[in-house]
Amino acid sequence: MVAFKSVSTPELATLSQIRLTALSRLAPEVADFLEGGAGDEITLAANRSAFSRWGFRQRVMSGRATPDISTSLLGIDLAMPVLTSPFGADGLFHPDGQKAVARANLSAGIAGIVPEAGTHALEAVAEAAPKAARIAQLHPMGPEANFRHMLRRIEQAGYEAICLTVDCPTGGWRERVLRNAFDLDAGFVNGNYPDSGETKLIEVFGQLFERCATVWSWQRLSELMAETDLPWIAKGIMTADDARAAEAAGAGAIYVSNHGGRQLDGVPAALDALIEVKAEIGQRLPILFDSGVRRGADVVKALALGADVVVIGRLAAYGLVAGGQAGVERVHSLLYDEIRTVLTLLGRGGVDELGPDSLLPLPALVSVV
Ligand SMILES: Cc1cc2nc3c(=O)[nH]c(=O)nc-3n(C[C@H](O)[C@H](O)[C@H](O)COP(=O)(O)O)c2cc1C
Ligand SMILES: O=C(O)C(=O)c1ccccc1
Repeated sequence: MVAFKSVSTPELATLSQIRLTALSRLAPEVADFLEGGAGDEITLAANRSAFSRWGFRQRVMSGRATPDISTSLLGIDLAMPVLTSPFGADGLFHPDGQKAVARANLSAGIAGIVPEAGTHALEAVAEAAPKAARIAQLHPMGPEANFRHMLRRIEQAGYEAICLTVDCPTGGWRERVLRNAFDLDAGFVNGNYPDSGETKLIEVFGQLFERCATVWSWQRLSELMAETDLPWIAKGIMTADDARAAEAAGAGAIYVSNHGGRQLDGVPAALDALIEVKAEIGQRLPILFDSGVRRGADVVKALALGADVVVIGRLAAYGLVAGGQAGVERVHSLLYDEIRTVLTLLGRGGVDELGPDSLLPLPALVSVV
């Protein structure tokens, strides 16, 4: 079996150790920016506790020793049903940021979503690993001309799909950031806007970093996206109604996410929203999922509840801090091995055998002395 094969230093031994290693190496205010959520962090906590409310409905004497976990999304082949999320300000975590993530994705046979608010230009990330940097993310906000221009750049750089983050009409109410008076240097987020500097950045991200004016509509988005042949993914969907609206606007995939609890505090766990969205969308469109995924068993639970692909945000960032490209590769390798171990123990031969009958609700946790 592949499990337990890969060697590593103690700092990178397990996914939870990689997190601790990463947090111990970051300046406290940067660790808070990475770890924190919005408001009272109720949603941040709910994302994690939702996974512990589901247990496995184990079958024995079935399944396979080497379960098949390869899949594809929008024509992109994946060695496992995992993508890296578009986390911006990536240079805070490692100088190579998303370039290192793309290289790690390439060696793991998966792909990543490259952020608009990244430290490196989307062209530079594509160049670092063209076969892995295949989805580019944009914020549907700011001047329309800029959005159009970004669409052209994404097409020209060879990206195959676009991820539109629809849950950021403004930035979340991040109290750890306020408490630390953490001032994110524009240099970490303007990789795509190097010449225009801060002025242009504020114009585009004004609503993220300050607050402003127009919130785009599905109608407007749908018209703009009709100008490209690339399929697009609606990221940040938490209800059946919005899944339907995104589908009607032309989305080629639905991405269930509450932004890792960083936007609207008080929304339910993304895993709970996944159930509602899956019931609405069925097999019509592929479903991506993120928020709170910290280990392979979490990936398996999200797949069983209807996700086609599971996306890792902070988990990838922890790997990046703890070991750059090699750290992210270690995250991928641990996820790969754990997903296969869980499937074998669960008695399922591959990810295509996962469904609601793979899970059972667990009673509330009781601590025993
Ligand atoms: C430091 C950081 C920066 C992020 N930047 C972006 C971004 O620029 N665009 C975006 O769509 N999501 C962004 N996100 C959200 C992630 O893409 C993802 O939805 C979230 O991290 C998932 O939750 P998880 O971290 O619990 O896995 C960011 C998240 C973090 C932690
Ligand atoms: O912090 C975030 O969650 C986020 O979405 C973001 C957006 C732009 C730049 C940096 C982070």
